[in-house]
Amino acid sequence: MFAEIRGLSFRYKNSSVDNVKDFNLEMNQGEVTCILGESGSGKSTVLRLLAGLEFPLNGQMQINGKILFNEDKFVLPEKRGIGMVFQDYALFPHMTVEENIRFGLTNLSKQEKPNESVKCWNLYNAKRYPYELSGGQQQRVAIARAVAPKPSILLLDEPFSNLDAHLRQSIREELNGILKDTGMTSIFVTHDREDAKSIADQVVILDKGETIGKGKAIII
Ligand SMILES: Nc1ncnc2c1ncn2[C@@H]1O[C@H](COP(=O)(O)OP(=O)(O)OP(=O)(O)O)[C@@H](O)[C@H]1O
Repeated sequence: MFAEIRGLSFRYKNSSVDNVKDFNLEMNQGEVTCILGESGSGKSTVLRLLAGLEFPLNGQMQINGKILFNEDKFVLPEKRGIGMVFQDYALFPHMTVEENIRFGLTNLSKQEKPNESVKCWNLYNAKRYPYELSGGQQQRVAIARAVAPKPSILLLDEPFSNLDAHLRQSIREELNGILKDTGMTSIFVTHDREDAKSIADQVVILDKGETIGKGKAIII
């Protein structure tokens, strides 16, 4: 199995209940997993835990044989080789498109080449600043920045939620193409069943931190 999460649980400091309970997931390489759930179900918290932005109560995770956390080990976020895309694009406002994308490449060794598939997206916007771009263009840049350094896993937290329905559909298709072309293993968080239907190979449904369903068939 390419990536595996076992028995992951977590509670925020001021919470009286566990916000993530016994979360388990197995992923094959290149597979797109969608975590689906209502607001407050714990979707973003799961991503934060995988990225290393929170410290789990219990559980373990490995990607491609490398342990990211278990009872004895906790790899720091910047050492995990995980890419993230957020709903608010999170581009550096003082950097051009090109500089934003290059920033993501600083961890690549000199011999490694960035993911070619993102190049064509952004060439005509390379010298522009985020404030000169539409929301959809900004989100394309954010995806390109996350994909370019070839992360072992790409995490996407509601990446379309700030886009209107038409744009949502076209960027969904573009993202789908990029994920398939690059063979990137990814976890995608959404509250929208249509996102899950059109992109996911497998679906996990969360409710109050608990997994209440698994498998793509449950949403079709
Ligand atoms: N910093 C925090 N401190 C305490 N509780 C938190 C914190 N962040 C989130 N929570 C709580 O943890 C639970 C899960 O929140 P989370 O943001 O992971 O849900 P979500 O499914 O991603 O929601 P949304 O779709 O609205 O982003 C919620 O009950 C939330 O109130």
